[in-house]
Amino acid sequence: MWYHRLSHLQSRLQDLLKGGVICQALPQPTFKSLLPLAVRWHHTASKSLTCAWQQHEDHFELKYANTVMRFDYVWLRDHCRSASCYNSKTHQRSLDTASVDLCIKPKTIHLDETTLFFTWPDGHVTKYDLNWLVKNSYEGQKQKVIQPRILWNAEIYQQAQVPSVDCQSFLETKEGLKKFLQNFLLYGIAFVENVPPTREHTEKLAERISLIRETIYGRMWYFTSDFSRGDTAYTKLALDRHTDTTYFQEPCGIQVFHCLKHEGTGGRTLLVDGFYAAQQVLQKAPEEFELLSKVPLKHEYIEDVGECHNHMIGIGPVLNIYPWNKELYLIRYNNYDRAVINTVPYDVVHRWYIAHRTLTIELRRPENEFWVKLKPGRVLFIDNWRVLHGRECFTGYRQLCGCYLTRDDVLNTARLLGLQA
Ligand SMILES: C[N+](C)(C)CCCC[C@H](N)C(=O)O
Ligand SMILES: O=C(O)CCC(=O)C(=O)O
Ligand SMILES: [Fe+2]
Repeated sequence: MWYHRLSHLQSRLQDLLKGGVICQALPQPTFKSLLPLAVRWHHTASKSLTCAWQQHEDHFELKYANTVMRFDYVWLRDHCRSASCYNSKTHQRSLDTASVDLCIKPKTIHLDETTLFFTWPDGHVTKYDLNWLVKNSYEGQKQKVIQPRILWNAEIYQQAQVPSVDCQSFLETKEGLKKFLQNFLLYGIAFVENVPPTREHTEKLAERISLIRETIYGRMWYFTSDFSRGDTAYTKLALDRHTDTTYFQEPCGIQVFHCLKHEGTGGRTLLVDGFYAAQQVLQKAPEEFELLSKVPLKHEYIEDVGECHNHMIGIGPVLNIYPWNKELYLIRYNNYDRAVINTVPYDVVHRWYIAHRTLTIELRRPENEFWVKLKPGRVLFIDNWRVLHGRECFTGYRQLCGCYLTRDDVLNTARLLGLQA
């Protein structure tokens, strides 16, 4: 009985997935093809800018600018930019999408120069500029990356001779800030030079590009190897490459490091481009890359030291990719903080360990390691969603200050300066 009900539910679900909402079929799709627009609309336009469109029973097909696009009719109604549907001042939708008939189809479609007009059954007219459609279609978007990057190993990074930005130019000029952000977005790391070695100045730099993300470690943190917290960062031990705060549901976007003092030996910082390593895995073993992007993992931080009592858990795969273009946007890699794996059965676990090993081998290749000694006055910004950091063990007194930044707000600043982010 129970089984019967379950399979009944499953078949209902399958019906829904197939398109359980039954729409009335149009007798025949109407096909209209137009003469090359190039003649009419731009003498500089190439001959390839011809437009052809076809009204299918359940979607609209458009060929324009070498792109074949397919649009759902509800989508076309939903994205209407008319004054009653869209507030162009605030860029917000006024239309209640739930009021759109899921079986909606345009009554008429026509093209005038570069604008398509859809007249809906209730008489409402939606206008679309052809270039807007190309830019905003799935097919157009799929060919684009959300964020352009230059993946690097030590040699690539050093050869690129990425310039550091001077503190004053960073704080006081748009050009300095833009140059810094451009490099930061491309490489996932960037330096600011000649910064007075104080907590306050480090904070000022951070606030120039983002909002400081206050965490269980505080707003600005300031640490020595004093064992004040229940984490190996607060010791003199070496730390293998990792990303931070993997045990947050959303790991911190950016990490800022400023070494204010070091009287002793060792303590160099290790940087590894996690996306470069992941790219190698994708090329060598695509099915392992896929597994690393699918298996959800827990990371955990349990602390019970002095006044500090914390228990954080973050869940997500090692590699996080956008499903529509497979672009990698976040790597969550910290073998110290990885918690018990209990989200997948044993056979998947074994395949996951193999994939994790492949990635680890790439991350550990000496040619992928970029080592720097942090010095007072030189502030390092690390994209904690992409670049792994580690440190060599050290002796003596070492003071490190810094903070985390919210990633959204760094990208916000970058976009306002005209950068693609
Ligand atoms: C000291 N500081 C606040 C920078 C980081 C401490 C966090 C260390 C932790 N194991 C992690 O990787 O998230
Ligand atoms: O001490 C260092 O250089 C970095 C330690 C570390 O990994 C961290 O604070 O996140
Ligand atoms: Fe760390």
